[in-house]
Amino acid sequence: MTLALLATSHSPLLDHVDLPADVSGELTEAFAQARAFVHDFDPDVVVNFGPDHYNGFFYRLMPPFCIGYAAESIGDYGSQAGPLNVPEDIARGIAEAVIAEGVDLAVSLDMQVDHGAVQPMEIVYGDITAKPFVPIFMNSVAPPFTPLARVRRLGEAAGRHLATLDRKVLLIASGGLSHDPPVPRLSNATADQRRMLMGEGGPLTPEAREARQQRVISAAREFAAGTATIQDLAPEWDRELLRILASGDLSPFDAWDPGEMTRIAGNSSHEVRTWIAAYAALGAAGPYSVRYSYYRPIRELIAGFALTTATPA
Ligand SMILES: O=C(O)CCc1cccc(O)c1O
Ligand SMILES: [Fe+2]
Repeated sequence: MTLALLATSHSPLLDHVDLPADVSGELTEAFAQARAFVHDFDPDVVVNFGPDHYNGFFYRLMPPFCIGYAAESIGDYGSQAGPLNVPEDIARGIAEAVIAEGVDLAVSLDMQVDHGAVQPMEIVYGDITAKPFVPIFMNSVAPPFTPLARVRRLGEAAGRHLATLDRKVLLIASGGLSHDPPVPRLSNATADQRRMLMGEGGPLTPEAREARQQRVISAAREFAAGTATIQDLAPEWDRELLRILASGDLSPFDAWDPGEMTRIAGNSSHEVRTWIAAYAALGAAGPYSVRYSYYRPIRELIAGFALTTATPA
């Protein structure tokens, strides 16, 4: 019936670092805009494009895309834990439609999601179970990465299908933009990290979880202080991405090379795949307009931080 879109960066550091007053004021305003937009639209269902940071998807078996017919939030960084309210019929309908169009989408009947998937629901509703919620995982941290042309096709196929439903569907994208937080990488992992990346040994112990989170929090403090070794944010790249998304013609992304994305915008810049898929889904239902757009590179959050809303034109 109708689609609307909320795309936002996430950062677990939002609750774990101090922000300059002007930055925190801007974010309060951006989140208020998001809340007003979503409450005004009042969706029947949320279709959520989100990444994962080796909490639900591991190198034991790493799909490019996966949709959950049922899902649970693991609750990292103090995010809300527990089962999500997934409408299985809608999830299955999306999976069947996308696969029928030739985009291979894995399915999970027990998907585990982390802060990267649920933070927008927490910001907007303060409760990850507030609305029926279909999680679509987009691999954004574990190379090799599928081409962006394929991400766009997945979004289009999902959007074409969702536009035929007799429901108000809110598309959420969670991720990006340029950023390079210290997430372990297979290419330079220690033996212990390699086991973690493979998902061996089951869930992290509370101590290991705490150590992992503290490493990211320390990196953020050092990054803000100018002493971190992580890659800098790339505001020009971020602004170009937002410009293309707002233009309604996403075809320029087809020429973006994943290696170049990493080089310019950092190892986690691939989280923008969630934005490209969600905007492609909205665009598949007809022309759209961006209604609100916020951007600021925020080192304290290790994020080129953007938040946009969009509706059919
Ligand atoms: O703990 C992790 O694995 C990464 C945490 C993290 C930090 C900054 C921006 C992000 O998007 C993000 O996800
Ligand atoms: Fe992330």
